[in-house]
Amino acid sequence: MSRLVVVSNRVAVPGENRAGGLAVGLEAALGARGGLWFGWSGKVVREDSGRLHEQEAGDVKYVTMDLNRADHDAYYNGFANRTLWPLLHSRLDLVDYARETRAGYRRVNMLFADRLAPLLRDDDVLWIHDYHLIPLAALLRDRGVRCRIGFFLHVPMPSADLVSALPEHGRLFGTFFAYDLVGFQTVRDADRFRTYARIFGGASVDADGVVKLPGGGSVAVGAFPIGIDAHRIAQQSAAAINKSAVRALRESLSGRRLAIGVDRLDYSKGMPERFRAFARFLERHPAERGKLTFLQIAPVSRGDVAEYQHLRDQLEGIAGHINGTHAAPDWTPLRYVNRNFPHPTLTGFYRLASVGLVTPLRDGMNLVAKEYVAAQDPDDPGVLVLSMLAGAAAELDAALLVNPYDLDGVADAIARAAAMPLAERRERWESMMRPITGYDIHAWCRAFLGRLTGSAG
Ligand SMILES: O=P(O)(O)OC[C@H]1O[C@H](O[C@H]2O[C@H](CO)[C@@H](O)[C@H](O)[C@H]2O)[C@H](O)[C@@H](O)[C@@H]1O
Ligand SMILES: O=c1ccn([C@@H]2O[C@H](COP(=O)(O)OP(=O)(O)O)[C@@H](O)[C@H]2O)c(=O)[nH]1
Repeated sequence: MSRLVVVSNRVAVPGENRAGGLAVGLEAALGARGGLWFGWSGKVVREDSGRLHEQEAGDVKYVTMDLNRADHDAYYNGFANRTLWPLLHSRLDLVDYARETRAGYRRVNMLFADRLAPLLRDDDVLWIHDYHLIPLAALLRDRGVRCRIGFFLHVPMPSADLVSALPEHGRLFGTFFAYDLVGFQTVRDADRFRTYARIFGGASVDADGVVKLPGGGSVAVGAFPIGIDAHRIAQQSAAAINKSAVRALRESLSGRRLAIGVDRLDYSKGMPERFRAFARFLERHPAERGKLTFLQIAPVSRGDVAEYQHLRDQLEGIAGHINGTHAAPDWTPLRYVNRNFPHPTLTGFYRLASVGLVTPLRDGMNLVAKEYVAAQDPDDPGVLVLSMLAGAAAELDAALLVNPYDLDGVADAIARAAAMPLAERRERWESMMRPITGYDIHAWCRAFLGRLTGSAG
């Protein structure tokens, strides 16, 4: 079997515990197969960017690269997270059009290519991840790299019209055509990419959905919805009930039911709208006051970026207002916690919650939705309230699907979830578990790599 080389900005180096679905997913996939994982070290240094660090754990070798402040600001805080992230999440109002950050993004991608190329062999299979590294295959090809190269976009692919709002979009999005395979979270994302390739790349699309480029050459395109390690999460959540943090949470509820939200503090996750929808639930269903406590876990993310700082301020204001308005001397309706929790603890929290609230305004997949379901007690499962604008909604259509902008709709879904009879809860849970266990993180990895290498997978 060829060596697998995975490249992503975020690397889950052993011992690191940081929220984010990409790292969680790749950790499970690489851990099972072994290989090399290359990416940013997570360190911002004073000296020049580019110093490499190596370590090994099990069959995985980690090679990570430091970035200095200027590069990190332009590439990660700048073009990746202030230009591409809002663009790809359909937030044109938040897109930063600065040219300097674009140059920094290209500079860092070139540095990735310079450092990675000498480590590669012709028979490697190279799998590059996410919007931070779109041009990397083209830059590696310039450096003589000949192995198969695939790319997976973890975030949504917006419509061609939306992409065209990015100045010189063709220079960046045209570099997708250097890959052998480009994968997306949903069929609709893949179709939007094909449409972009036809309109702006002059490409045609054959009956198998392969993009045929005008100058010859082709790019295979497919939908590969990322999964979770469902079996592990089910085991962890059953065991987590004995963890002190989980026991403490259960005792603190004094017999009340729990609704839970778990998200990086990111404007794509729809937390202000979710908080308001919870308040609307208390107003529209007054008999429910005091019976359901909402715990929102929201670890700070991309805290150097102004839009994320603004969101944090905004959420503190809304949370304070909701508790000021609705709390009773013996009940706080909303608990808002800016802390990152290790996975085993989170799975115990999920299992305690009768309602899982996953209401992003736009999300590539949303692994929390799948984790919440996998962590439930099969004999007494909770109910997932899920945004129809999350990639996960394509598979989890037995959730209570909501429009996250429709506060009354979300409020009523919370009420329905909290009151749902056991038989319906079980039926919905079993239906959601079928895709979650049938197409888990290992199947995702096999499906993508099977297509990339032309094997059955
Ligand atoms: O690396 P960070 O800047 O700290 O951000 C964390 C990750 O956020 C995004 O995750 C996406 O990937 C998930 C797994 O496929 C998916 O479920 C979710 O919908 C996406 O938002 C980002 O795309 C990653 O690159 C980041 O590492
Ligand atoms: O305190 C936390 C909060 C979140 N997560 C994990 O971070 C990932 C978030 O992935 P998701 O796809 O939902 O969204 P992303 O953050 O990647 O946009 C999930 O595996 C969560 O369990 C975590 O480990 N600790």
